[in-house]
Amino acid sequence: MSTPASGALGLRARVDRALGSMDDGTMGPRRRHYHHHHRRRHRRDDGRGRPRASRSVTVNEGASGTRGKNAEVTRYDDADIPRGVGSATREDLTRWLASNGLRAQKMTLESNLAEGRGLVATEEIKRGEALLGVDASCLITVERAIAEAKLGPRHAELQEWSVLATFLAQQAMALESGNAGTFGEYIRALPRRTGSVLDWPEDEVETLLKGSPSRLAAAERQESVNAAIAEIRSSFPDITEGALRWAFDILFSRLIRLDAMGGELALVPWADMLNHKPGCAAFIDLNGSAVNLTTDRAYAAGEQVWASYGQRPSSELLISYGFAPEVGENPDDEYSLTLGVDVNDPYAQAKADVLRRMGLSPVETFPLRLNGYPRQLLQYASFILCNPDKPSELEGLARTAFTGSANFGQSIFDSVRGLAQGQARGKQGVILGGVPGEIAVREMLADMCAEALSAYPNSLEKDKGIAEGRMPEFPGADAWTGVAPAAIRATQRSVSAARVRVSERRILAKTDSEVRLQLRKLKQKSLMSGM
Ligand SMILES: C[S@@+](CC[C@H](N)C(=O)[O-])C[C@H]1O[C@@H](n2cnc3c(N)ncnc32)[C@H](O)[C@@H]1O
Repeated sequence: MSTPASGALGLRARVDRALGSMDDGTMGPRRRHYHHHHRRRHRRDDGRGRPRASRSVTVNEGASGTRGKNAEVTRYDDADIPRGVGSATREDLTRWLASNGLRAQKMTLESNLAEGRGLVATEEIKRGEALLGVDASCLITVERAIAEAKLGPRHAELQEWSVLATFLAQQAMALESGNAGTFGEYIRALPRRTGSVLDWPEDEVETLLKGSPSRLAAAERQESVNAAIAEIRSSFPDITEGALRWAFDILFSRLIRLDAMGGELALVPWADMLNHKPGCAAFIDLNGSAVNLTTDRAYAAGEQVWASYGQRPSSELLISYGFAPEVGENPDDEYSLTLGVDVNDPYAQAKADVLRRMGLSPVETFPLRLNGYPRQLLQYASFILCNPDKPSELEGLARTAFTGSANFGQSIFDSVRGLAQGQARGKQGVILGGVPGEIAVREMLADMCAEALSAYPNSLEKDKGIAEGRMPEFPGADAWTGVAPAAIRATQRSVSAARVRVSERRILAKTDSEVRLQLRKLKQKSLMSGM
């Protein structure tokens, strides 16, 4: 008989650094990737450019009290952003939208909101109403970008995101020479800055996100963008690094995944003025020949109309969009717990091979939420901890853990896919090793929660204090272009990051206490049955 090795001793969580997924940063419904990170290339799937060091800008103004005089305050300088960006007035944009067939709206664009610009109801709007009505001809899709930008055959080397970034950067640079192009007015109306992690000084990614799994996600995002920029510039050397960095920032904060178009990515003028509300269930999608938002609630005149950017935890909102909801406001908050086969396990290689054969990875990430965690996390943990007499038993054990049956006839794919997506409380899989196994995996989980909690440098009280701090709105800043004094941006980053840290720590503490309660019950049960 095989039982899991006791406790979590020696277990080391490792992280799959291979690929950060760009696909996570869109305004469409969230796509979850627990194991495979699929990167769609536009045409061919060949080698990628090497990451390149990003250019850091130093100015003589400390962005926060903790940093020195010459600290970086943003990742790139305003002079690096094409000059025409942000130069369109509200009237310019409105005129351009009308000339592109935007029908009369029940919403107006306002720019003095806490979220910057946003769409506000001008009359009563009912629940279930279809708003926006942006004609499909206004969408900037990959195909459209290729057609408009005349990128030539070299675009075939690029991934979809890079095609769009190249188009945006090229068009933004063309504004200066008066060659605006079809989307010139739209590009002139885009913000210069979004506050997303791509614009964060490197040291702040380290300090503000320390302890949080989002630190790695943020670093990966920056690295993947640096690599993409290097790759684009090897084909299009005239496009500046600053223009491309700005373009990626725009894509991460505004790109919409249109499910009705098979998940196609698009920039949708006007629709991209909607701000996100946690818990909102109104999505932007193509409906016939127009992009609509179907409201999930009624609005009175004067109220801001909200969309959902997908069910995203606050860490993801912070990384892609540069904001984090207040603690407790986001029902989709989660802590991404990463665990994997211990490299010191005598069967480490064999376990990794079995997992790979089943379509899983030797390192997996599972979501912990305030209301629980997937049972598949425990099933996976029981396999990585298992300690059979012979490695030949591992295959059967994995099948049992993930499908509930050691038989090869079992339909493995659905259950394994379910496991990797943290779905459906494991009807099929089992936790290996009976009650001792149930105890061992929970002990491991409790240890991991305690370890994760101790990784945050500040006391919880201190973090709560920062998270509850007043979020500076846009005093002295231009909400239209997103340009704010360095000190305001620094405070926004600091408060938002603290909100993420506190949200994650709440989830870890709740999981920890739940798991300890389960452990007490299980230990009692095993004591009773031993009597
Ligand atoms: C798709 S755009 C929405 C329009 C944007 N406010 C503008 O001025 O252009 C996404 C950006 O809006 C802001 N935003 C959206 N929802 C927000 C929220 N709930 N709180 C704060 N900022 C938000 C963030 O700056 C984000 O990067």
